[in-house]
Amino acid sequence: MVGKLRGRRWRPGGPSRVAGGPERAYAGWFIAVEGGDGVGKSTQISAVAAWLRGRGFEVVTTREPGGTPLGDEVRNLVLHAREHRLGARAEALLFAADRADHMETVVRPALERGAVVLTDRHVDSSVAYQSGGRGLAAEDVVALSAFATDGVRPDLVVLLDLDPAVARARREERTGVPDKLEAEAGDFHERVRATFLARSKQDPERYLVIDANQGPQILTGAIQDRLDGLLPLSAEETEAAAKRAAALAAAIAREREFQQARVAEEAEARATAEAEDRRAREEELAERQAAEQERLRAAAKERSEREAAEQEARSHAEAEQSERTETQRREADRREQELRIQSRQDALRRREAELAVRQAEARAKERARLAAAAAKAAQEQARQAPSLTDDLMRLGGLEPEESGAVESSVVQTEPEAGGADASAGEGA
Ligand SMILES: Nc1ncnc2c1ncn2[C@@H]1O[C@H](COP(=O)(O)OP(=O)(O)O)[C@@H](O)[C@H]1O
Ligand SMILES: Cc1cn([C@H]2C[C@H](O)[C@@H](COP(=O)(O)OP(=O)(O)O)O2)c(=O)[nH]c1=O
Repeated sequence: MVGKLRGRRWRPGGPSRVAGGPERAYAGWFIAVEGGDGVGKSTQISAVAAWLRGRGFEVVTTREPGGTPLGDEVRNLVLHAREHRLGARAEALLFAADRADHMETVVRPALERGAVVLTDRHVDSSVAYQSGGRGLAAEDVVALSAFATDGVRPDLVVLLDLDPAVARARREERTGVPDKLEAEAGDFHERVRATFLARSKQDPERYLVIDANQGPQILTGAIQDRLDGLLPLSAEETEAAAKRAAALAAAIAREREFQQARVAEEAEARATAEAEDRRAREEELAERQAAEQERLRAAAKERSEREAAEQEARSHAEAEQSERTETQRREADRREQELRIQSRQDALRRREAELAVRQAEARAKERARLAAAAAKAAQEQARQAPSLTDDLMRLGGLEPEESGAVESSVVQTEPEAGGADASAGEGA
């Protein structure tokens, strides 16, 4: 009934965060939240919309049916008009009519503006309810929806999957009268759920299927994670990121300047310290050299003094030695002189002794001569007269009575000469 729909490519959209992904047909992002009645779709839409707005995105939240005045009419007709029972096809057409009007007047303009459109239900609901629930051919429902959307498809379908019984319990807590579809029997909703899941498996890249039997914040977190990977930065985020990048670059530049200044300061401090160290070392070296020179000077002085003292001591010793030698020489001279004197005295004594001997010998000879002369005279006298003899004896110094003694003394001159020799020998 509906011919092959012409896919129309819109002008290229904004930046895509999917590297190498397909060219985008519009600037905005189209997110459909799907699932059975009461699974928590509107709760998540409002949480995610608040989060996206907080990030600076323009967010349009809408729903099918009912996002437009026509949608409200359709909604009323389809869900609440009890006076006329719609057939499945009419119901499908009405939902498609609502969708076409919704896309035309709300979704596409918003996508062209670059907004993020969050819609509560879209094509998958038609397939799940009109095909899965009512039994229409899925391809017919899909083709009808494609005609209504003019080829625009959600960038992401978030399917909140929940046991219909649990969803019904949640619904019953809500105020309001159940609509005609909510009022359908349990197996109807089981088929709807199964059809949703089957659809998600046909194109898993475009679906985020979440077990909706978890707390709302957990579900929101899961959706945020997926959108974080799908959506680019908002203009506000880009600007903030640019500001942060600029601030970071400025901080890096400041840090670099600071580091360069620090490096320069450190280099200067190092150079100063090195110069100081070098100067200290040079001073220490100079001090050591001065001390060494002083030590050498003191040592030289000490050596010189020691050598002078030694020289003096040597000179003194030499002088003493010389004095001793002189003394010894003088002593030797003195002894020699004494010896010479002694020798001369000895010689003198010997000469005296010899002289004495010779005098004694001379006297003895004289006495002997005199004695001999006396004897001769005596003999003469005797021959002439005794008186003459006595006179001769008196001439010889002898008393006449000693005539015998004269003879004896002449005889004893020899021993006297020997005694003189003996005393001369002792004097030598
Ligand atoms: N994750 C959740 N767990 C429990 N209750 C929830 C959860 N999300 C929503 N609800 C409640 O369930 C009911 C249906 O939620 P709603 O968001 O209106 O569902 P839907 O839009 O799918 O019909 C509301 O009373 C809501 O407070
Ligand atoms: C959009 C759409 C909705 N429906 C049904 C599903 C819902 O029961 C009803 C919309 O009711 P609604 O109150 O908006 O949904 P919910 O109960 O999840 O808050 O319309 C279809 O059958 N086909 C469609 O194409």
